[in-house]
Amino acid sequence: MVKFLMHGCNGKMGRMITEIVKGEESAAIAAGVDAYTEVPNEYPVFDAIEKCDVDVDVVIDFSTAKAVDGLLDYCVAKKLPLVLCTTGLSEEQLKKVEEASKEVAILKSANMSLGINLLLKLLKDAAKVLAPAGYDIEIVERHHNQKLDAPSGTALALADSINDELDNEYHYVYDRSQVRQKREKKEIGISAVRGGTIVGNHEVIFAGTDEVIEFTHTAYSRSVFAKGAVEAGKFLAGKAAGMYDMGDVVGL
Ligand SMILES: NC(=O)C1=CN([C@@H]2O[C@H](COP(=O)(O)OP(=O)(O)OC[C@H]3O[C@@H](n4cnc5c(N)ncnc54)[C@H](O)[C@@H]3O)[C@@H](O)[C@H]2O)C=CC1
Ligand SMILES: O=C(O)C1=N[C@H](C(=O)O)C[C@H](O)C1
Repeated sequence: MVKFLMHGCNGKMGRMITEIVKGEESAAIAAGVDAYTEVPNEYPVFDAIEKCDVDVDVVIDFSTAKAVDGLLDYCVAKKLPLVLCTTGLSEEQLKKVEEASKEVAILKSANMSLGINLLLKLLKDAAKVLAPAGYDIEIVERHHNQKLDAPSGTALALADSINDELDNEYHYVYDRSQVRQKREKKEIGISAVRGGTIVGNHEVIFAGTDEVIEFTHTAYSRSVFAKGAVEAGKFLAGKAAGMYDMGDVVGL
């Protein structure tokens, strides 16, 4: 039985994971951490990670970027593997994640769904053919009106996957309103839409002359992320220090 610490347990994702783990025979949530503790929980919940003294095997995190520094310190101190799903981390925090991965196993993924992780691979083939043929690349993401970060971590991961394939020669453009000039060839435009309860929608557009190819992924429920996170948690238990991704879990 793999014992999880659910960091951000009372948020939208934390609550979804709590439900999904109830149907698991090989995993359980042994404790939670959340800044908001005014709701009943079926496991002990602490309002700060430093206060958690429950013995666990893996930490699953869906919280907020502000909480990630303390989380990394805790995982390193306790030698705990970490499934890091919070998005919107600063450059400094991303460096801290790399440093921490020298001490403990860290699986960092902006999107735990199978579909997006497959798309990260498919886009490399598309980019290899379409970018040299002059196709412009644009990404549009849509999320609910409670989301704090923009663009989404997934949009950035999709852009990075394409750019890696193109020798990192492309730069990202987030806002066209401040300059009056045509788009450059080697840019990836990234646009964010926020509204209602949209769970997550990502479109990658390759626009050529008289031809457009679009790849679209739509999450209709947070369960696709939650199921991926639980599988990732089971996978990471007992793993050696280092950086892992969802490709390692789903065999891509
Ligand atoms: N990698 C993936 O597949 C996905 C990643 N996310 C990311 O996960 C994060 C959380 O998403 P949601 O659950 O939708 O947000 P949410 O706002 O519903 O939940 C976040 C929870 O973290 C708690 N929190 C705040 N400060 C804390 C602290 N210092 N320590 C512990 N908990 C604290 C909040 O009280 C809240 O309950 C976001 O960054 C989001 O972008 C969301 C969905 C999928
Ligand atoms: O905040 C969300 O809701 C989501 N965040 C992730 C991101 O920023 O990419 C993943 C998913 O799209 C939902």
